Amino acid sequence: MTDVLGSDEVATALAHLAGWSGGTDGIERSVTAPAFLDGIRLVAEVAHVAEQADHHPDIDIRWRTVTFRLSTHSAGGVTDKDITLARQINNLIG
Ligand SMILES: C[C@H](O)[C@H](O)[C@H]1CNC2=NC(N)=NC(=O)C2=N1
Repeated sequence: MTDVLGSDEVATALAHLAGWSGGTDGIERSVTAPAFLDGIRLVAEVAHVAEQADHHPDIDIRWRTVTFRLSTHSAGGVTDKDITLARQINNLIG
């Protein structure tokens, strides 16, 4: 069982995660790709990383803008798993 992070811990993690916002309920980042299919490609790349981690973001696709939302459902909040996946998503966004 992974421990949920408190508000100070989430805030500290967000300070080191470019583009992400949120709080103890969840964190999110939106990215606008150059074109719709670029956004879809990013979603596919994130899907592979998520599957490997067995940790899956909620994903919202609106034309070129993709929003990733992360929380750990089983823990009822944000955990280190979310912070790690957010970092991996940032690496894919570049
Ligand atoms: C059994 C498996 O580890 C769980 O169902 C995983 C799958 N992906 C998950 N993803 C997220 N975001 N939260 C979870 O609690 C979660 N649980």
